[in-house]
Amino acid sequence: MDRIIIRGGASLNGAIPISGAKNAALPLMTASLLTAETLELANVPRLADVQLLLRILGNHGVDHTIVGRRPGESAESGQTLRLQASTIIDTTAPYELVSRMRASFWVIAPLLARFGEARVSLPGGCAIGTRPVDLLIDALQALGAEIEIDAGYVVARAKDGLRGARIAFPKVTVSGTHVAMMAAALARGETVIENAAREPEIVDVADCLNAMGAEITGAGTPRITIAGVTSLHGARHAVLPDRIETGTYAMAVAMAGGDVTLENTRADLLQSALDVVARTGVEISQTPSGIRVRRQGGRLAPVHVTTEPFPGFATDLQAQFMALMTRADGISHIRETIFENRFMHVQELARLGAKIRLDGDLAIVEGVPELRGAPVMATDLRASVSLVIAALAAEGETTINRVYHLDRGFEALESKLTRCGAQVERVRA
Ligand SMILES: CC(=O)N[C@H]1[C@@H](OP(=O)(O)OP(=O)(O)OC[C@H]2O[C@@H](n3ccc(=O)[nH]c3=O)[C@H](O)[C@@H]2O)O[C@H](CO)[C@@H](O)[C@@H]1O
Ligand SMILES: C=C(OP(=O)(O)O)C(=O)O
Repeated sequence: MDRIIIRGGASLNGAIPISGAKNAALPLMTASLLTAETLELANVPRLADVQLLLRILGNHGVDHTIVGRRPGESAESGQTLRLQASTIIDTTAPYELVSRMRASFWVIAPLLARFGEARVSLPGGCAIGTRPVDLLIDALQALGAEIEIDAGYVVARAKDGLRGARIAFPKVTVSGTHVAMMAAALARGETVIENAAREPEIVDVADCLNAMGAEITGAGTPRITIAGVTSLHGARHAVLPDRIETGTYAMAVAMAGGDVTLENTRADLLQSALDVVARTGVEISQTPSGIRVRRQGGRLAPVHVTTEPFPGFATDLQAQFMALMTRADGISHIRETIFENRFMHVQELARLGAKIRLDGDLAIVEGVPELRGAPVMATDLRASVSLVIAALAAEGETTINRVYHLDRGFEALESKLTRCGAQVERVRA
């Protein structure tokens, strides 16, 4: 297994291009199952999760081509995928593939909506909690699907098609909202989703579905209305910038110090996180080419945060912010309200000298003046990158093992950081 070795201490200076959002690219790719025509997606990040979803879609019979790099495009500028689901050979999504990634479960919605049946293994994904799919099943049942669980598979049928319904989620769920929106796009009649997730990735998927002929209004608000249509057509859509990658690099610069412009991204996608980083004493400003993050010495101020659904502080940035707070001048409280087991990075950060105490969903971080490099182990995607952030400011060398987690969600991490002056090296197994 590959390892990443980081020599801490260098500040970061220059520019980092931000990739397309993993968490939009994945549901957008599953939306290709909703039409027999070609869906062309631009700005798709080169990630292990994207490759895995291509395999899952291929298993259903979806053809894909990767459009060659255009003149002037760098290896970091994302790829364009053409997906065509004209002939579906299998509506089963097998355990071997789906168990490796949460979002792959979402193929259940387009398969059911277009073909009236789907058999999809219960999902996997980052080990950050139990991550049930009960609300997704409830939503599909509300739309008229018959569902049974058989040997670890969710078997869904709607032989006469789905019909519009009112779906009121008891808690905000990104997966539930994606699934309900995709299924309702091809249902008969109107669907109203109440307490919908408002994440930018939901808006991106709704925009793409509308470009394909769907009639969706209200995405980005807690109430989404979908007037079902009988079929969807091909479209071209560019994946929105990755707000989690943006926030991660903002925190990396805050940790290491320096002056970096994050390019091809938008502050409005992560305003609450940028506000929190600014409160630590880091300068954040918008420039014509992106978001400039600047820190010139001095200790960071401690800031308390609580993770919340969008537009609140994202759970996917919690580990990275905790890494940052390990070097703050005082105590910060970090409360995780979305996932019940998303503190796996705590024990690894402790190996670098961090002082963190856990009390239920609360992490109490006592900032220390210095971290020291050590061997550590990546446990999930965002936990892994929190170790990268800590290592950038640690004395000496940190070796991060199990970096396949990082490859799920961070495109060209080593080259983006080394170009800005960090000493990061991948040792291939
Ligand atoms: C691929 C992708 O986009 N993943 C993101 C998505 O995950 P994901 O879509 O899985 O997260 P959800 O928003 O659905 O989950 C939120 C909460 O609802 C619970 N829940 C969810 C569904 C369900 O049927 N029952 C249930 O109880 C979950 O366990 C969790 O506690 O949103 C999360 C919250 O912003 C992010 O951390 C993930 O990076
Ligand atoms: C938790 C994440 O991914 P997934 O939902 O695919 O496990 C993530 O992107 O941080």
